[in-house]
This record gives sequence, structure tokens and C-alpha cells, in this order.
Amino acid sequence: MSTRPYRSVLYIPGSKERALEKARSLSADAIIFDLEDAVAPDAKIEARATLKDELDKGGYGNRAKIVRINGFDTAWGKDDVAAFVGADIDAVLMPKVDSAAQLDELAALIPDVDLWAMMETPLGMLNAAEIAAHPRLKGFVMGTNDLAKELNTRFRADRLPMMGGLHMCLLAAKAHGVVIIDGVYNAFKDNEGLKAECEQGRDMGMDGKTLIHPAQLDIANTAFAPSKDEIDLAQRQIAAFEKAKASGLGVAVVDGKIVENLHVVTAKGILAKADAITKMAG
Ligand SMILES: CC(C)(COP(=O)(O)OP(=O)(O)OC[C@H]1O[C@@H](n2cnc3c(N)ncnc32)[C@H](O)[C@@H]1OP(=O)(O)O)[C@@H](O)C(=O)NCCC(=O)NCCSC(=O)C[C@H](O)C(=O)O
Ligand SMILES: [Mg+2]
Repeated sequence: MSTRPYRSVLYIPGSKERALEKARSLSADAIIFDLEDAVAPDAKIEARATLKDELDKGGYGNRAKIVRINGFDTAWGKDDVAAFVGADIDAVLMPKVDSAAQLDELAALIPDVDLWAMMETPLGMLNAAEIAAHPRLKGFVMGTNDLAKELNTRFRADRLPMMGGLHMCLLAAKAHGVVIIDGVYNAFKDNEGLKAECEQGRDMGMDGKTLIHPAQLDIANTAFAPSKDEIDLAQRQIAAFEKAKASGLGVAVVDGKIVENLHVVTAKGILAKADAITKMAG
């Protein structure tokens, strides 16, 4: 599993030069440079060239750089991949992945970068386990807009209609040790709604949230970072368990709750995440 933080993963349309420039100073853990749905068909080829130029210029620091290409069933998909062979990017994100075979096709065209998959179709949900098991696959991004469209579900604050799909992808991601990022929150001026959805995704086990506007960054960064109380508890659990172990015991008690080796593993994960976030901030 990656120790790199992915609390906030910001989409930026490859066609928007101003936003591409602005992203160099934003507090996103990762950026998805989008050539797919955020770019109009007439602007696709120019967006690809603009994005290539901006990535060549650099300046995105230690944010993960992920390029979302168009699907291979479009006129642009394979040329998108060709344009970024050898570029300074961390991953290529394929939209609407239905099967591991589609990742084989992508893998054959671009060496040396991680592959990520948009999980946003009914077939993708059903095949999540084989997709997560692909040897080059390192991350899932939930495409909850496309999923809602395909399932003909309504948007609800509790996201009940799409929970089945989200959970299938979570199980597959965790089983194969790949990162999983939650879908976007479309109402980008509704901070309370975004906070609630970030906390829901975090509690389910998502590693972070995809975002569409810079104003959403702080909310996601806070929700997906360990809180001071969580860090304090993790430190006390580790210390209490070490003390118990030294006395020949396998169980400690902290705040009236048992602490066993498995809780210590979780506690160490929390501290490692907090450390990675501190390092990311530089
Ligand atoms: C949603 C927007 C269209 C709003 O744009 P706009 O009205 O221009 O916003 P602001 O005027 O408030 O912008 C303020 C400044 O912030 C910069 N900006 C805006 N958005 C971004 C961004 N995403 N990244 C970086 N910088 C951004 C503006 O340039 C302004 O800067 P300045 O000039 O210095 O003041 C717009 O935010 C937008 O286009 N967002 C991205 C939309 C997108 O990427 N959609 C596709 C992904 S969603 C999806 O497809 C998920 C999935 O596939 C699914 O199925 O669910
Ligand atoms: Mg989509």
C-alpha cells in the first residue's frame, strides 16, 4: 500500500491554462490532469498539447501527477497515451475500465508508469477484483457521476443507491493493496455537504477525495488526515502495548478499550500517515 498521501486529488481540465498554472501553488496531494470529460471534443487535441507543455515546464513539486486519457473507443485515447510516453508523470488514468484486459492494452503502450483505473461502470464494479489484481494497477478512482448515470440512480446525501458499487471497489482495492479515491462532490460551493461526504468516504476506508475546485482542498485535506486526538491515541496505544508486552501480556487497555497487536498495526499506520503528510508539506 502507498504511504504517499492522497487526501485531495484535484481534477484540472487539460484545456485550462490558468488552472494548470494555479495548480503549481495549490495544496493538493495529487492532480488529475484531465483530457477526458472536462475537455470538449473540439478542444481535445489542443488540450493534449497544452498539457504536455505545462508538464514539460514542471513546477508541480511533490504532488502526484496523474494524466486522465480518453478511452480507447474514442479517436483520441491512443494518441493521448503516445503523447505522454517518457513524460514526467506518476500515472496514467484510464476512464470507464470494465476489465483487466483493457489495462493490458494500455500497459503495452506505455512502460514505466503506474496505471490507475476510473471505476464508474456496472461491469467495472463486477470485475473490480480482477482489475485491482492487474500487476501495473496502483489506484482506483471512483467515478460516481458516470456510475449514477449508468445505474440510473438518484443523487442522495447518504449515497445509499451506489453503496454496493463503492463497497465492491473498496474490497477489491484493499484485497490487492491499491489506493482508492472517492468520487467528486459536484456542488462545489456547498462546504457542509462536501465535509459530510468526505467524512463518510474516510470512514468507509477511502484514501482521499477527488475534487473539482480549489475551494474544496482544505476540507478534504482535513477530513482525510489523522486528527490530533487520533495521533495522541495511537501513540498511547503503542506505548501501552509495548509496556504490556514487556510484562509478558498480549493485551493492553487504553481508555477502557483493549489494545492488541492488530490495533497497534492500525496505530502505526496512523502515525506513518501523519508523518507522510508532514513531509509532503515540506
Ligand atoms: C467547476 C468549474 C467549472 C468552476 O470554474 P470557475 O467558475 O472558473 O471557478 P472560479 O472562478 O471559482 O475559479 C477560481 C480560481 O480557481 C481556478 N480554478 C478553478 N477550478 C480549478 C481547478 N479544478 N484546478 C485548478 N484551478 C482551478 C480558476 O482558474 C480561478 O483562478 P484565478 O484566475 O487565479 O482566480 C471549474 O472549477 C472546473 O472546471 N473544475 C474542473 C471540472 C472537472 O475537471 N471536471 C471533470 C472531472 S469530474 C469527473 O469527470 C468525475 C468522474 O469521471 C465521474 O464520472 O464522476
Ligand atoms: Mg466519469
